Order: sequence, then structure tokens, then C-alpha cells
Amino acid sequence: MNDIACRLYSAAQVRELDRRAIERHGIPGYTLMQRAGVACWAEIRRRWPAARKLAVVCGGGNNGGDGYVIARLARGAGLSVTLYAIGPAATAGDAVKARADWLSGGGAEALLLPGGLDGAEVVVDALFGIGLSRPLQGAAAAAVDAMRSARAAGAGVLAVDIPSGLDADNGRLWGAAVLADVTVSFIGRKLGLETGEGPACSGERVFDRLDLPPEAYEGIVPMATLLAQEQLAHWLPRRARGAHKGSHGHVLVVGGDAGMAGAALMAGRAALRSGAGLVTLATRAAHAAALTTAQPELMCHGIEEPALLRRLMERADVVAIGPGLGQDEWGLGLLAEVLDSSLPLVVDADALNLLAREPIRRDNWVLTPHPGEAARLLRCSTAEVQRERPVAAQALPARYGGVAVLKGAGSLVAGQRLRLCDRGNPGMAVGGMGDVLTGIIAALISQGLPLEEAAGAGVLLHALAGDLAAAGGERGLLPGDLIGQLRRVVNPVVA
Ligand SMILES: NC(=O)C1=CN([C@@H]2O[C@H](COP(=O)(O)OP(=O)(O)OC[C@H]3O[C@@H](n4cnc5c(N)ncnc54)[C@H](O)[C@@H]3O)[C@@H](O)[C@H]2O)[C@H](O)CC1
Ligand SMILES: [K+]
Repeated sequence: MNDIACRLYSAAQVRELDRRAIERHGIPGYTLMQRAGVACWAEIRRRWPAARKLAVVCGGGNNGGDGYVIARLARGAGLSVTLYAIGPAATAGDAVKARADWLSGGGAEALLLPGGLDGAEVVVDALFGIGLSRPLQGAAAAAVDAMRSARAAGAGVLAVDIPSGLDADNGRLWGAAVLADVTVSFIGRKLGLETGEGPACSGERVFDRLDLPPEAYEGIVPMATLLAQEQLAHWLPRRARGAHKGSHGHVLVVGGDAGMAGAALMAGRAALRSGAGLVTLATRAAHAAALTTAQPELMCHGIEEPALLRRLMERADVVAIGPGLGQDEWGLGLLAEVLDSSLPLVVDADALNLLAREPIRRDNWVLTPHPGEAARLLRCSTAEVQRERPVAAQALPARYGGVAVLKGAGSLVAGQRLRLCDRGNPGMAVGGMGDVLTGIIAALISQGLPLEEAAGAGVLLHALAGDLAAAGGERGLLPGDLIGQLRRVVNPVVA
């Protein structure tokens, strides 16, 4: 995927790109608008080739202007096109021109919503783009409802630039949002489409640079970059022919309190399947025999006295602590021992909850909270984390040091940079998937990847394996199914 298509921008940054295109590169705004319309119309023809009835819902700004361009192209191709508006006709400069061209070409005035988008086969959401700046109310909210109802009645929905109602910067909703089958986004990909509620509202994301020259993007540091599969070959090169089991590091997994042995086992299995040379589990004595039987490749020690952990840590290259650790004395004692070591750590689940009680900073660790654990670490509500995911993700290393993975739709990896994973699926929302991610990241650290790269590669591998495993259906997907796909994704360089 080309570099610019991997960059994720804020609304303000895209507006700056618009400005540069017009003022520095001499591309008139109306030309950009026409290119945007052409890109959307091409997607409509590709996705719904037989559609004959189009409804275009136009806002008063330039997003609406894109809608007028699309309407003119569709009408010119012989489709029946009905325009809808929520209030005064186009106000933004380029949109006024686009509306004038629509009318002078024989197009009818827009009908005022609310009202049903009667019988439309395809609905174009040109209500709001990056100009959405406050909660949807009144006619705007009614227009979104009408588009959601049309989709529920079987119409296809294409969102222009961003589904109306979604915040371009962080993927939160300004009320209900349009649910699109596809979103055609222009000039710069928006971070909000890829995280929070973005993936659920946007459908497939199609990006079109509108032929902006690459130099227009120089000097604008994207808010985040997409984790790209192409990077995996660099992170996971083919193995040296002379490798031996000590060449690929030793992972120590600490966890598995009473009733939760499986969490430690899944983390250990994932570490093995992600290429760690050796993996040891430190868990409750009562679990050791069963776990050894379950996976003989794992070394397994019953640790009831935390001090005994030191001997195991002497032989480890990285410690993953948290899977099934519990938050009682036993877990607390083990965490204290682990924090005393200077080894790189992957800290997850209950270890994060314990850490939230007594915060400390450290540079060589990767924290892997889901939104609820992140909320405890940041002392805020889960809703606040989800409303401002990019901000929350970056607040974690700012406060705790190291690298943080904020899990959830559009997982974010925050360290020196902010990266985003746009893979994965709702089948992965099941207990144990976090334990697997912990094992993967620990295994990559044990194989020599720096923390931030290990976290990014681990999140991407976890999602890619989850997508492969979900091919048989998302419901009923188990962590073991994902572990079963790891070997395929951790060998990007085919021998
Ligand atoms: N050269 C360009 O700028 C290009 C822009 N493209 C398209 O333009 C939109 C951005 O257009 P803009 O006029 O800045 O804003 P919107 O059309 O997104 O917003 C419309 C309008 O709505 C008002 N508004 C904001 N929030 C609300 C609300 N909750 N309720 C009611 N009204 C609201 C706000 O005042 C705005 O004026 C961009 O996304 C692209 O689609 C071209 O595609 C490329 C060239
Ligand atoms: K839109």
C-alpha cells in the first residue's frame, strides 16, 4: 500500500492539504470537487452497476457540493436522480458552483428532508464531511435517520469522504451516524474512519488522492500511520540457517491463578507459535502438571513463593505478566518480583489493574489494555477513552513510559509514533484473545524486535491471524483458532 495511503490525518490537516492544493499547486477547489465526484461515481458504478434510482442527500457545505457533482454524473449516465437537502441551498463557494451546474444542466431543485428517500436503490451521503463540528440535531439528525432507514430497507449507501455523524479525528459519534457500505475518502485518509465507531459506520474504505502531488503532503506529520503487511517481511526475516533454539529468545509467562490456568496456556502457546525459541510458564503449582500435558513444548513451573520467580527470570529474555494473574496476594507478589527485574515486560489484564492501583513509570515495557483497563490506568471512564481513542492511547506512554496498545476496533499502538491496525474482526471479541496477543508480542521481543516494533507487528499479526481464522465464521471463533493461524502469518518471507 503506497505510503500516503498509510497516513491517517485529522480534519484540520486535511483542510491544510486542501489549502495547499489550491494555493500552492494551483488546483482550483472546484476541480478537486469534480475529481471527488468522479471518484464517488466510479465507485457507485463498480459496486452497484445495475442501480437505476439514486438519492443524493446534500448538506450546505462542500461535502454537499460533492453530492451535486455526483448527481450530475449519474443523471448524465441516465439514472433517475433525486436530490435532498436539509435547509438553505449550498453556501460554500465551490458547492454553489456545483449546484449551479446541476441546475443549469436540467437538474431539479433538492427536495427538503425529512421525508423518505423513496425507493432509492443507492443513497449518497453528501451531508457532512470534515466540516461536522457539533452534535447532530433537528433536520440534520432527521436526514441521518432517513439514510439509516433507507439502508435498513435495502438501499446501498455510499458516504462521501466520511459517514455523516462521525468525527473525522477520533471515530466518535456526534449522535447517530450514517451506516455506509463504502466510504470514498479524499486527499488524506481520516484517522476517525479507522478507529472507535469509524470502522462500523464506514463500511469498506476507498481512498483517492484526487491527484494531489506528493510534495503537497511534505511537512504534515500524520496523526497516525497504518500498520502495513509489507512491513512484516522486514520485522520477520527468514531465519538464519545456523539458528538453534537459543537463537530465538526465551519468554517467561507469569499468570494463571486458580481457575485461570488457560489464560497462561494460551499466552504460552501463542508465544511458541510466534517463533520464541523457549517458553516457560510460571503459574500455580496445582496447574503445572495439567499445562505440561496440554502443551509439552512449554516448560512449566508451579510458583507459590514469588521469590522463586527470580531463578526463572535469570534465564528469560522477556516476561509477559498478566494472563489470568488475578488481583490477590499471589498475583501482587509475582508482579512485585517482576517489576524488580530489568527485563523487558509485556503487561496485560490483571497486572494492568494492579498497576493502576500503584502507578509507576518504566521505559522497557509494553502495556496492552482494552478500553476498560486503559480507563483505570488513566483514571477516567471507559466512555472517555472511547471518545478520544488517539488521545487516550498516547496518554498511556506519556504517563507510564514505554509503549501502549489500546485494543478495540482500530487498535492503536502508541510509542514514539502512533500506529493503527485496520485489520481484525468482531469474532475476536472473546475471552483469551488478549492473552494470545500478549504471547505474540513477548515472542517478538524475545526474537530481538525493539518494543515499539514488537507491539506494532504483534497487533498486526494477531489481527491477520484473526481474519484468517474468521474465514469460517466470526461467531464461535476461539483463541485456539487464531493460534492455529499464527504460523502462516509469522512467516511472511516464504522460505
Ligand atoms: N477544496 C475543498 O475544500 C474540497 C472539499 N471537499 C469536500 O468538502 C468537505 C468539507 O466541506 P466543508 O464545507 O468544510 O464542510 P462540510 O460540508 O463537511 O459541512 C457542511 C456545513 O455543515 C455545518 N455543520 C457542521 N456541523 C453541523 C451540524 N451538526 N448540524 C448542522 N450543520 C452543521 C458547517 O457549518 C459546514 O459549513 C469535505 O469533507 C469533502 O467532502 C472535496 O471533496 C474536495 C475539495
Ligand atoms: K458525508
